[in-house]
Amino acid sequence: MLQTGIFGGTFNPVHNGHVELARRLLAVARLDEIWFVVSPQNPFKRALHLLDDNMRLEMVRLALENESRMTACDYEFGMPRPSYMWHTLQAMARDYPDRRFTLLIGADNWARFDEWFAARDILANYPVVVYPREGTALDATTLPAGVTLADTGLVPGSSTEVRRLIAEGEPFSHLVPPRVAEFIDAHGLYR
Ligand SMILES: Nc1ncnc2c1ncn2[C@@H]1O[C@H](COP(=O)(O)OP(=O)(O)OP(=O)(O)O)[C@@H](O)[C@H]1O
Ligand SMILES: O=C(O)c1ccc[n+]([C@@H]2O[C@H](COP(=O)([O-])O)[C@@H](O)[C@H]2O)c1
Repeated sequence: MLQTGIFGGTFNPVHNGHVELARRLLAVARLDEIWFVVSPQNPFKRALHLLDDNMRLEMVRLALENESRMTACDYEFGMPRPSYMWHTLQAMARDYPDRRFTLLIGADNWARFDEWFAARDILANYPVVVYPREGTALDATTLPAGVTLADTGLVPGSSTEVRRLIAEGEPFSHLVPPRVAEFIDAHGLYR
């Protein structure tokens, strides 16, 4: 069985922090691969200001070009919206019986996990790995059974910061992979 980590995100846009985290998670969570599942719409976020799905996916593809164990995944593009992770995991488990899926969640998302659709079913059926994020406190002693804390350390970066710098005309290319910076410039995104 291949151990596959599901790294779901809006990726608007993908940044260096995402890739660095995935590198560390591959090592500490003992995964064979990580799929970056681009979410057409996070149930908690408003669709407003959200860049086109295919452009966000393309940037993830570009960001992962040299990462042999990471894949850009458009699985949720063909599913009803908003994208509920429970439905995604169940459908993937059916479609890929040779893989065992582990859900990877940042501390900021974990803080509201009890509001996720079918949160208890997710916990009962899939291993969950939570990783720390700057600005969100995480108490490892309160994690339920089946949920582990990955010791990735804190990794800087946020898509909000990337979008803000671009909108203000400030340099941003140090925060994203080079091919992603080229794509953003070529298409005039986030200005
Ligand atoms: N620097 C980081 N450290 C830890 N986790 C991160 C970091 N950046 C993103 N994540 C996590 O990656 C997942 C996908 O991230 P997402 O695409 O929402 O990026 P983001 O930087 O949080 O975006 P935004 O600033 O637009 O909210 C989320 O679970 C988020 O917690
Ligand atoms: O399934 C849910 O109810 C649910 C609620 C909030 C967030 N999510 C997922 O969490 C992942 C992280 O989202 P984001 O926007 O913080 O990158 C992404 O895959 C979302 O679809 C899922």
